[in-house]
Amino acid sequence: MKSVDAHLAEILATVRTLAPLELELERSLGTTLAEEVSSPVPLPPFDNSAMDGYAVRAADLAAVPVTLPVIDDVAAGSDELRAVGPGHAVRIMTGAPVPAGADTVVPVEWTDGGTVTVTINQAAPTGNAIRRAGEDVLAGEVVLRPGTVIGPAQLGIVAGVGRRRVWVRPRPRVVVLSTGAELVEPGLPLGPGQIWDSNSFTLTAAVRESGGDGYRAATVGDDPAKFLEQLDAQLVRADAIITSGGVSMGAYEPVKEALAPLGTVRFEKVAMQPGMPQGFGVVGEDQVPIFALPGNPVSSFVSFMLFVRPALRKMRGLPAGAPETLTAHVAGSLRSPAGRRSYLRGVLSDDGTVTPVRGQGSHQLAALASANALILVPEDVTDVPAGASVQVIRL
Ligand SMILES: Nc1nc2c(c(=O)[nH]1)N[C@H]1C(S)=C(S)[C@@H](COP(=O)(O)OP(=O)(O)OC[C@H]3O[C@@H](n4cnc5c(N)ncnc54)[C@H](O)[C@@H]3O)O[C@H]1N2
Ligand code: MOO
Repeated sequence: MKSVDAHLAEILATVRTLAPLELELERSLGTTLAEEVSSPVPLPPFDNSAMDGYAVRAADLAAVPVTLPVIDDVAAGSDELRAVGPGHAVRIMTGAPVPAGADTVVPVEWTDGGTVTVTINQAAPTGNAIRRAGEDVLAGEVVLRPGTVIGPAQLGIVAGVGRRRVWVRPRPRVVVLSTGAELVEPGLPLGPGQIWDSNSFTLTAAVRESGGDGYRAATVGDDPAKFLEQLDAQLVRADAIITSGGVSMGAYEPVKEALAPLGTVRFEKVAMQPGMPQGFGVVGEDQVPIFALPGNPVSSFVSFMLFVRPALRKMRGLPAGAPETLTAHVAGSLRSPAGRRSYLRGVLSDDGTVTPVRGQGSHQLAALASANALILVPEDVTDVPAGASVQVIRL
């Protein structure tokens, strides 16, 4: 059987990093920066007040209280400024430019708040409450480097340096396609032998959480021709495709039956539990990667975490590899099939213990939903005693 590591290595060698494109700022959240962003001007662009108060000369505050005439009023955005001469005060608001001549700002709380004259009760040292030009960013300084993921604050600084559009690697568009004649759309009544489709919801959400844009395509039954039709229709808008179901050894395996003859998608057994049957390859003119995941709900989710998530990172232009693990102590004993790496579901506590959840079957989605970690049991280990040290992946 193929090892988990070999399967991931093949996937990462096949998927390509998406080409950069220029996007409106509003559409750039969650994308990866593909250029160096620098500021054309210093930030702040001019010396300005950090507080509401009075701009004065510090030398005039040698003996307080002192009363000074208020010769002007400047708000943020003011552009016609009167210089502050000796013995003068200008009422100033937060963010307003500091007028020439003034070298300190006295907060309004230290004064009587006058508008014709002001009595200042407490002296402020030179430079008090003044934010200097370039204190945040110098003119020409790089504020973001390529490879940075654009979150709210990063989007903010791009706007803050005056940019409206930005070169980024986009969020991968991933179409999720469930197969199975037994599947019914949640919200509709179940007939005999039917179950509600959960995988397409889990996988679409997992794509979003992994920095992609997930699209749920309509479920297809067990007909390989219908599956190919649906796949064809979806390919135009996809950077990657995920399917669930139809990859094992049964009589009706539409994904395997449709894709195996193409010769570009391989169906194999990977030495893991859950998630043993896996399909991966490329389809269509553009060689779009396709992940044919097993239908069991826990199997498809675990497969996503181990194989699709790292692939999405590579597509986004981020460092990609096996999920990070941390060491924990297992609260109960565990069993694992020989020759397969197990990913058992557990609850990881703050004290570093991980408790296996009840219900470790590949179909037990409720048990998965109660877990926050996967517990790894290596291929050559079949029994793990309670208290043993294990590697876990946070979910
Ligand atoms: N003779 C063998 N049988 C099976 C093998 C094997 O090696 N030999 N492997 C088993 C393993 S392991 C897995 S995993 C599954 C994989 O099966 P498929 O990928 O072909 O998936 P299906 O048969 O379509 O479904 C399996 C299971 O999952 C349920 N399912 C499917 N899609 C959804 C969905 N969208 N939402 C919720 N549940 C779904 C489906 O009803 C089945 O119960 O094969 C084993 N068999
Ligand atoms: O490998 Mo299957 O994924 O056990 O249910």
